[in-house]
Amino acid sequence: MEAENSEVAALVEKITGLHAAISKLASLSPSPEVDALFTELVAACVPSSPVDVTKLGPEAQEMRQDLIRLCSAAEGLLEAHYSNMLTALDNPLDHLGRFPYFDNYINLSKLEHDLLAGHVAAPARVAFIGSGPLPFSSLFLAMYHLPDTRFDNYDRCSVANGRAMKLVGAADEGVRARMAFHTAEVADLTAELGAYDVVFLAALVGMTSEEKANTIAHLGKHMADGAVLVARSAHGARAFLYPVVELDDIGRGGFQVLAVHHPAGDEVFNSFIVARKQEHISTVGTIGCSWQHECIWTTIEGVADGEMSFK
Ligand SMILES: C[S@@+](CC[C@H](N)C(=O)[O-])C[C@H]1O[C@@H](n2cnc3c(N)ncnc32)[C@H](O)[C@@H]1O
Repeated sequence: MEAENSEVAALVEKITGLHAAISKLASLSPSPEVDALFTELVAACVPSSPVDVTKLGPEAQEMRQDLIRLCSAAEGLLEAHYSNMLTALDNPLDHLGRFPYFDNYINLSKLEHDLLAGHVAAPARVAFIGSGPLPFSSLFLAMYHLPDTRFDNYDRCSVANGRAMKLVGAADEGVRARMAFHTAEVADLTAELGAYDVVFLAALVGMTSEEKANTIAHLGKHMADGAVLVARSAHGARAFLYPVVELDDIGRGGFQVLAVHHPAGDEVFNSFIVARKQEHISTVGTIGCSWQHECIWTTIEGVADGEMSFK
């Protein structure tokens, strides 16, 4: 226990130092200095770690919240920079690998699809909320995993949507025709949410657990019964980079948790939760799973569909 505490203390000290350096940057736009600091931050947060951010002191909590805000702004600028760079090339889709976190999105969209496939065979309509200027998540699902699905991408930033449409405009007709973009704040979406078989909630929509909870409650109010939510979250030290979605908030939002995936290794940064909209709010609890594995949750009244699967 002693060793674990000192490991956590050393990690928090390192991240605090990186937060201080990032906070001093004149701009968060990509540059050798910005790239170096964020590469060091990701390298510090990705390895598995015993850190539990809910147990941080108030000062470290405040630092973490500000760091998530800085990471969100930097990610938006990084995606805009690469979206501009890629769409200036001939055949942009042949060069997507130039984006530094390309592999993360290739692996993440495959993981999300494979876990989703066990609960939604062939979704006709999918919404991706928080698609950004580089909509890799929905683009890779459309290109590689869901050839007949229509995707509605929502982002509150019209400039991000403009960039995204330009990039997707370079895709082949079969993909282009199935990808639509809408400028909207998630809180303003209501009846339209009832049309989707699956709704993805991007990691950076909602900066705090409270904002995430409110957004999930809003989605629960308007999504169709039986529809599936895929909410991106964070675990361990990665919770210094992204907000955490609390499983209780998924349940309170009217969803039953079907699976939780915390990626081990460094092939994917984001955790994600797959949950089904219930006609009534059921109380859910775990039948036990270790953090490296996906696990199937059960309602207290009975066993949820599907087996406990540990890889
Ligand atoms: C930078 S992108 C990152 C998405 C990432 N590429 C992915 O696939 O998860 C996050 C986007 O979420 C959008 N966003 C943040 N909060 C939002 C909200 N409340 N409603 C709609 N869009 C939002 C931002 O405008 C931003 O473009």
